[in-house]
Amino acid sequence: MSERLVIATRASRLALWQAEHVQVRLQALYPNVQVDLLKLSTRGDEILDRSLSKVGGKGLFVKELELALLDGRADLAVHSLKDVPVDLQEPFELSTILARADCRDAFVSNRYARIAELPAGAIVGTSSLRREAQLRSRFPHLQIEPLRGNLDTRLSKLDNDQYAAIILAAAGLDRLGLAHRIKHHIDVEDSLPAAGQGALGIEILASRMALRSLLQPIGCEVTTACAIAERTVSKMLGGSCQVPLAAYARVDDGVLRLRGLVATPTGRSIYRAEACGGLGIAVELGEQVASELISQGADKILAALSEPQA
Ligand SMILES: NCc1[nH]cc(CCC(=O)O)c1CC(=O)O
Repeated sequence: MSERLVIATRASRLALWQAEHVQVRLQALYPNVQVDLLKLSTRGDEILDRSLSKVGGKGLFVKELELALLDGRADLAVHSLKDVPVDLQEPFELSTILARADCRDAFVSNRYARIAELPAGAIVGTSSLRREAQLRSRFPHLQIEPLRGNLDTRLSKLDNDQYAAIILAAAGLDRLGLAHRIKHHIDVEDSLPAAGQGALGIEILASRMALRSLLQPIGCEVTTACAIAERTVSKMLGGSCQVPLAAYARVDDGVLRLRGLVATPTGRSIYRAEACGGLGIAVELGEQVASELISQGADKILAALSEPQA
């Protein structure tokens, strides 16, 4: 076994928390291995002020870390699973998925206790088309405005009174000790989460078989099955953060229940599908949900969104 493992991570507060979490887990499991962090700044972090969907999407957060894996500066990269592209491929591999934390979206406001209390015209900040479409559909009287930046930046924009409320992933707030900012957790019926939301994923070079086995004990079988089902939906629908697409699975009494959703950004059309089955058929359940969404017309929504914009 190697004496030292290096974890590549983005330098944001959330990314560091996540990398340190994996560091602690590995250190506890392998006290004789030295586990270090390599902090990198990614293109995604440098251009947070512009709309990410216009500059190249989620891959931006991952690429810089992959370079470190390729040239041997790092052994593993820790990501928020939801930021890991579904088309990840050789020489890279998503080797390990850790147990999921809270997967819901959170309602954050200084003035309102519930999303249902917001008055007509209230400005709600989110840059996720998935959240925007679902909010517009459920609460058509609200005004949805873009909100970018890391978690601290987004909260300070709320505190500056630029928004009546903002919507963020609960897991990120929990990890940064900001759970007290959450006024309530939005029910998954009102805002179906993004594929992988709330889970951490570890990326390695696919050739590192010994490393994969070393990481295996910190993975979670149930979350892995859910994530595979969710990511299959995104993959089949060509998902990225440019499309209003949600996929959420949970396991109860050994049965995996997967729900998927595709919407127009206005929220006027929303297609939903779901499927249930054993953990061993996660891919098939994902394919089933994606096919059902396509047969309802989801592919037309997605094709219209991917046309070049003037
Ligand atoms: N989109 C960026 C991002 N990637 C992961 C999280 C939070 C943690 C998670 O969902 O695992 C966030 C913040 C957010 O969406 O509010």
